Amino acid sequence: MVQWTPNTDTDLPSCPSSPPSPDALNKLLFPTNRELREKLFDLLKEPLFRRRTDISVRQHRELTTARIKRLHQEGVFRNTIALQKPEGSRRYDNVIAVLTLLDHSLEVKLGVSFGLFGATVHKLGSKQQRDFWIPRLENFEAFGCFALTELGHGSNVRGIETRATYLPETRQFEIHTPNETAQKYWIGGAADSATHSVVFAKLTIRGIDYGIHVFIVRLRRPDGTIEPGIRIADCGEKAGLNGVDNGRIWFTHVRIPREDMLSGLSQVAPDGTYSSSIPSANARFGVMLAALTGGRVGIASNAIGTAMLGLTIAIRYSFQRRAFAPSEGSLEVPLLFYTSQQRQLMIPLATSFVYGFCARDLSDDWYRAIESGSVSKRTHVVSAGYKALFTWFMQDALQAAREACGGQGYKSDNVIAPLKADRDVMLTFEGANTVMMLQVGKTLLAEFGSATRNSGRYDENSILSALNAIPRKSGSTKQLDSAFFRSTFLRLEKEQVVALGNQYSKALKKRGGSEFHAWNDCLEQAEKAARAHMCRVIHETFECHVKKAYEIDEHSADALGLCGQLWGANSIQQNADFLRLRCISINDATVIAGGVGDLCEKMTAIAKHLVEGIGIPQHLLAPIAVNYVKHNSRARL
Ligand SMILES: Cc1cc2nc3c(=O)[nH]c(=O)nc-3n(C[C@H](O)[C@H](O)[C@H](O)COP(=O)(O)OP(=O)(O)OC[C@H]3O[C@@H](n4cnc5c(N)ncnc54)[C@H](O)[C@@H]3O)c2cc1C
Repeated sequence: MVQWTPNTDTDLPSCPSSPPSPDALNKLLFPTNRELREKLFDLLKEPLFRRRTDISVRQHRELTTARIKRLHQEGVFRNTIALQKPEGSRRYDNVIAVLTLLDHSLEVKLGVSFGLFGATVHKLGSKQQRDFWIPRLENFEAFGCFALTELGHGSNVRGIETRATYLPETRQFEIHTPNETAQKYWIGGAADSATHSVVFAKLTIRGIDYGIHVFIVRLRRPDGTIEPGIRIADCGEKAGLNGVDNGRIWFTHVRIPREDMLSGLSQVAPDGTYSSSIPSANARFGVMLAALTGGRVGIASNAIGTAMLGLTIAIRYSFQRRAFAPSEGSLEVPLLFYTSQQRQLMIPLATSFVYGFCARDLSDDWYRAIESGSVSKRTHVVSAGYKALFTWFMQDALQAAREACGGQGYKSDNVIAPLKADRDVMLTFEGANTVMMLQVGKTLLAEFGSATRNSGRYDENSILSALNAIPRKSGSTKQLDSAFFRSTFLRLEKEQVVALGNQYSKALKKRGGSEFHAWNDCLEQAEKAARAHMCRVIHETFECHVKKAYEIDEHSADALGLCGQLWGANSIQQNADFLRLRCISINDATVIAGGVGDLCEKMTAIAKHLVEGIGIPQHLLAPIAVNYVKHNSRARL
């Protein structure tokens, strides 16, 4: 466990007599693969893994490749994806959760090959294809990329134009880029390194369009030369993530064998006869994109790890750094003395704990989905919602952490500022955040429609079934207890979903029955409904974790309870709709406003234990998190 003693100060809120145990908190946060995590943390002490912000794009790419080789040499990836079982995925996710603390490029480059290429083959490939490809990825005999996005179509995946035409006479598919907007764009690993790609293309057989299917295409030969008919260009320097070689790909009548269409669900017989175990083209389309759900689960989780890293640095600095004294000649006070600094850092710290447990819960759901082979509506909705909310939160938390460190926060070697630039893309790739929230909103609208046709009652299996029995205002605002939050969040969710349903019906009439235009009139309300739904889901999920924590360590559970209260109170305070839609009274609002400050003070009193519980070792932090004066001493200039 990482031991850390901040400069204790009588000016700071005093620590309770029974603070949470960092060790217990760490075990609650990271219950599995603990030995592997420790081994990796040790490995990352090697000079090869020293943080670098002073290198060119080319050097960053080479460094990323060298680091992957070193990790592979140490057997870090053994028994991860090749197991094709939940324990392998869990192991892999633990590896990534550690690597993400060092370098986003390292995590993404691996994620594209293992998580996107690998997961697509796992989900859509036949047994033979899975058994051939997945061990080869784990052993780095092949390095995969994921070619879905095109210049003309990103969020609108259905619009992609790349063609895969079956040629019965040669028993081959011909992959072709028909125009400039169909060039594959942003493809991670394509510019320099990937040997193969899963390519998403519209399948045509004898002039009939069967919709999007996935094909394995070799991009490079073992000597690195690009296959004939394939043209690749580099996407060039980006705002961050420069260790990943994103590329653009054009295919000119590239022939591949019939066997290289992923054929677990749909097949093309040698004579060109098409068959699929999923007859509906719509349902097939959803399944084709299954790997993206797994990607979103990982992004949600890693966003919280990143936020925790930035907050750990800022909080440790805020304990050491002093500014202003209460009287002339007396000692200046540490930054965390200031209630504004407490608010700026304690609200995101509490939120990161709440979201961290929720992200883990989602990963567990995802492992179950992998095993059962089917992804539930709940998992789909929650992964989209968490991906958006947690990455938005991550950027806000990093900004708060950056500002909390003043000028030092702006220095690259203090980690937070480059972290922010590097991770920004997480708000866009694998589904732009707004589009993700609208997907949640659209599902809520559909559930509302079904309930309306069923005398207003939601089906037992509906993700909105909790709205069937909303408790009257319960619990105590003063105590900010769980019952109060539950009833308040449920009431807002109900109001926002009903408002969405009503607004949509009116818009439909106004727009002469055009669903497309009516939906566009409701986007703001759809996002509000999605946020309200996710807020209730997060509260419900986190409460279960707090209850379980009481069986393990009472003081840690108390600390988690405090995090939940601060997150909940702040969520209400930040959203005027709670008051506007009468989910709380003016009196409640006043109590909550005062409560947030008190909770921030209580959090500050145990902040050291919480940060220690996150457990990021010193060599992965920033100099200002350790001793900013020593780091800047003359000898080091
Ligand atoms: C660094 C990087 C790496 C990437 N790696 C890969 C990769 O390896 N493989 C791959 O296939 N792709 C990759 N992508 C592509 C990425 O997934 C897309 O950029 C993303 O899906 C968004 O698509 P777009 O860029 O075309 O944006 P657009 O779809 O043009 O969206 C732009 C804006 O319009 C809004 N918008 C779009 N549609 C709607 C709508 N219906 N309703 C409301 N608002 C809407 C969005 O919210 C967004 O704010 C990568 C992207 C980047 C930047």
